[in-house]
Amino acid sequence: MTEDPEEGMLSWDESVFRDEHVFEIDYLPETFLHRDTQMETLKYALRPAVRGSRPLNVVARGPPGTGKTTAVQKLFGELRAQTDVKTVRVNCQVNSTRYSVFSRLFEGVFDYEPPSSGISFKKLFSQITDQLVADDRVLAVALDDVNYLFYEDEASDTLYSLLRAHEEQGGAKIGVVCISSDLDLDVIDALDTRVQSVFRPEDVYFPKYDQTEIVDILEERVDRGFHEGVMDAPVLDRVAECTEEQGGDLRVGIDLMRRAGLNAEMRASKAIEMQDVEKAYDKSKYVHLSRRLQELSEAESALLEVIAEHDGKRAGDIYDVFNDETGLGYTRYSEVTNKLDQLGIITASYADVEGRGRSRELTLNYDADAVLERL
Ligand SMILES: Nc1ncnc2c1ncn2[C@@H]1O[C@H](COP(=O)(O)OP(=O)(O)OP(=O)(O)O)[C@@H](O)[C@H]1O
Repeated sequence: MTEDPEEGMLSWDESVFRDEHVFEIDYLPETFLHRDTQMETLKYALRPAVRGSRPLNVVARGPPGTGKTTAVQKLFGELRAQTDVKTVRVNCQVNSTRYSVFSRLFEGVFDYEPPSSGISFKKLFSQITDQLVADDRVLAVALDDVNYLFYEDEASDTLYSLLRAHEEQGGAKIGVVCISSDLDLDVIDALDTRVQSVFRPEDVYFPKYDQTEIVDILEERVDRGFHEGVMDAPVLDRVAECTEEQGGDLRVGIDLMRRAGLNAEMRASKAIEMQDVEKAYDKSKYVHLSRRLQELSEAESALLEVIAEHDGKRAGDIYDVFNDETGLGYTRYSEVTNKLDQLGIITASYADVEGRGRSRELTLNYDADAVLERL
C-alpha cells in the first residue's frame, strides 16, 4: 500500500470543528456537571416563586469561571419556560448604579425600555412594582457581578429598594440572587446595617474545579465541538492543566480549545497537537485580563496605561504623568487607583518611603506588555 501524503491533512472544505459555536462565550451548555449541590440550593430558594410566594434571597460566590452565571441562566430559563415567574439577569459590570439596574428590570417586566427622556427613580420603581402586583407575578432578579455595585457604592441602595418592595409597594414579590466573583468582598458585611437587617440570604459557594472535573466538563465540549479524533486524551489533559494553572477558570480552557483548533487548521492538520495548545495558551491565559479591560472607563484605561508604561515607578511619579495626560486631579486619581485595585488588575499597597512618609506603591498584577497590547 502506498502512503497517502494528504492523509491527516485538511482539505479546503474540511474543518476540525463539528460545531464551533460551543466554544463561544455565550454558549449555554446542555450538560452542567459537578454543580448538583449548588443547583439544589438555588432551586430550593427559587421554588416559592413557582407557588406565587416571594423567593428566598441568595448570595452565590466563587472564583471566576466556576459556573455561577450558567447555573442561574439555566434555572431562569426553566422558570421562564415552565412557569409564570418573571426572571431578569442584570449585568452589574455594565449597569453599576441603582437607576440602571432598575432600568433593566423595567425592560424585563415591560419588554420595552424606560422612556429615554428619563423618569425619576421613584417612578421607575413604582411602575415596575405596580405592574408585578397587577399581574400577580413574582420577579426573580439576578445581580450578576454584583461586586461592581459595591465598587460604585450603589449596592446598599439597590438592594434596599429590591428588598423593601413587598412592604412599601403593595406587596410586590421580588427575590434576589447576588452573584459575586470577588472573594475579598464580604457581600453582607459590606452592606449598610439597614440592609443587613432585612437581608438574610442563602449562601451558595462555587468552588474552583479541580483538574479531573475540568477534564469531565471539557470532554463534553470536545465531543460536541470537534470531529472525532481531533483532540485526544493527552492533549485534553494539557488543556485542563493550563486551565487549572489559571485559577480553574473554565473560560481559559474553552478559549484554549477553540484557539488550538484554529491553530491546527492553520497547519491544515486534522488533529490538534500539543504545539497548537502551547501556542494558543500564550493568548488564552489572558482571557481574564481582556474581559476586565473591556469594561474600563476612559480614566481607568488612561491610568492603567500610565502604570503599565512606568511599571515599578513611585505612585507620585505616576500621578504626575496621569495628571499631565488627563487633567484629572488627585481625588479622581485616588478613586481610579482604588477601582483598579478592587478589580485585581493592580495592587495598591502602602509602603514607607524614605523622606516621603507613607506612600502608596502601585504594582501591576499582569505582564505590562500584555496589558498594553490589550488596552
Ligand atoms: N459545570 C460546567 N459545565 C459546563 N460548562 C461550564 C460549567 N461551569 C462553567 N462552564 C462554562 O464556563 C464558562 C464560565 O462559566 P460562568 O460564566 O457560568 O462562570 P462564572 O462563575 O459566572 O464566572 P464570573 O464570576 O467570572 O462571571 C461558561 O462558558 C460556561 O459555559
